[in-house]
Amino acid sequence: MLQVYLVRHGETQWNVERRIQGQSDSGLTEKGIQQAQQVAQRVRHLGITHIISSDLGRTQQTARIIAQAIGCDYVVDDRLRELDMGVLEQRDIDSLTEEEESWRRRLVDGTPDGRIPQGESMTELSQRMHAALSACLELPAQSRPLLVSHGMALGCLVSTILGLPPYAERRLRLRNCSISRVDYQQSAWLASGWVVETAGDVSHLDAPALDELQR
Ligand SMILES: O=C(O)[C@@H](CO)OP(=O)(O)O
Repeated sequence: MLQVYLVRHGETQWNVERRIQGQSDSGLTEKGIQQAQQVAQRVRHLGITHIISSDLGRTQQTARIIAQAIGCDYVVDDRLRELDMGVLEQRDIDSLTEEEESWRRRLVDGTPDGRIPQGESMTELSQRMHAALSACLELPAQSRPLLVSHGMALGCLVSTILGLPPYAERRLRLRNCSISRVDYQQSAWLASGWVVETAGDVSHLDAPALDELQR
């Protein structure tokens, strides 16, 4: 049975400052670097064979720390990027005008094709995240991949595997450097396809990030 580990990147400067990143970027904080090292400690005996990271800087920084610690290369896949949040990227969450807040709400309340101007819809996010996950099925037998991605992107993936809409990601707390796991099983009796084994585990972290608690 293919087991795929899903890791959100470590805490970033903008996570702390409550600025919207999307496909814009900011670097890991000291705490974010430490979180990535703790993920590496946690997964070092799990037999990870491939690390596949979103191409954004914060995920690659996290992937590099894990890869170096467990002695495995990493590759990038731009389908694992965070949702494109269009014109609101780089903005302070608390500074949005009423109109801007209404764009954000349309994105997360299930409005069909809701998106921030110049941004991406949750359906589009879901489709590319599932395509990236499905690519793991093409890896050699006995592979055990670890994907490094983002809060909304991974939340959307896990939610839709559970049969929930993509915007149900808001009901999942996937903190920085949390580990989730999804397995691909074929069973006549149990569910066939992807199943969620764990979501948002932070038991390996000394200091879980506060950002999701503030959202
Ligand atoms: O883009 C962002 O600001 C957040 C949203 O959840 O995503 P992440 O920090 O996981 O990249």
